[in-house]
Amino acid sequence: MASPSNRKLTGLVAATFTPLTHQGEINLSLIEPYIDYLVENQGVHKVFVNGTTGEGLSLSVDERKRLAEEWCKKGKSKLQQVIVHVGCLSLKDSQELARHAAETGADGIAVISPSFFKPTSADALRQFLQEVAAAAPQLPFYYYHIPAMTGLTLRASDIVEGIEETIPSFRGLKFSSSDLMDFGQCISKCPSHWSQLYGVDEQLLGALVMGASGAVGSTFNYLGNRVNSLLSAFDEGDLRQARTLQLQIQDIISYAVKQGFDLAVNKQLMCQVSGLPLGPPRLPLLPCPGSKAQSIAQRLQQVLGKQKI
Ligand SMILES: CC(=O)N[C@H](C=O)[C@@H](O)[C@H](O)[C@H](O)CO
Ligand SMILES: CC(=O)C(=O)O
Repeated sequence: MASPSNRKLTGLVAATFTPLTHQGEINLSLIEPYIDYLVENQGVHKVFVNGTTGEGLSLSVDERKRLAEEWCKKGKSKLQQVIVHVGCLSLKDSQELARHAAETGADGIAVISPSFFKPTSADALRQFLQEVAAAAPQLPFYYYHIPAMTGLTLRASDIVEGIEETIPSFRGLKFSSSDLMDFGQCISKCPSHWSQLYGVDEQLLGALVMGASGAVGSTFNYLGNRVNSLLSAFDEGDLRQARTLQLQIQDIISYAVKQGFDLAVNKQLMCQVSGLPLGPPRLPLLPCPGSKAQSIAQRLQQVLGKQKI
């Protein structure tokens, strides 16, 4: 991983799952094979760790540090960028994780809004983000907007407005909401050197049309190649092909949603497709029955056809 400051984060970024043992402990021994799988089988070279998909908010600060260290260490020669999510309910914990990410050699940090005591104004959230960013001022800083999980009613475009005045390391946002008008407003209000990363995989194409510079998502763990093809088709101006690929992805996700698609199902699906024993999710999430993930994996195979997934 080269000097992070001047490398804009673009393209495909997989939000990784956290490998756990059946006893519920983090399983660091799987990180390296996981990286190999992403690079060799999915064409994924950038990761976003300890986020929603990684159950970051369900992990202890110590576990998050050990995971960040392992991803950075094993990814050093194999991945292009490792972004570490350091958002917590406690500002102090977030600052500790931000400092640790800098020491560990992460390529950037991202922060979600606290969601128990929620900020009541864009300014309150900006102040929180500023204090976290100040703990690792040399690292590119991304705001992670995911209102369905945080319960936040603030608009991302209001949050990022003028944010570089107080956070000089601010480099963009990861936007996980279907509100494309708010996303469009982020793009029109933000400098072009910022990354506008979209996080609703089922409608990525809409966000690309709006001006997204990349995507961070959970499904890229097993749909990486297909989404890379979508990004290339879009870049080449082949909208028909980009749409065909997006509709395939929608078919798979909507089938999964009908089966009750949650993090547990998603993680089990990844185990099934990759063969990596990533283990169960952590409580309060309950493990998903293998049969459910198997039926989604079959649908995925059908839709993707014989092409390598
Ligand atoms: C709530 C959640 O985990 N969102 C992910 C990223 O933000 C997405 O990658 C979704 O998992 C994906 O779009 C499937 O709905
Ligand atoms: C999708 C994403 O960014 C996450 O799981 O955190």
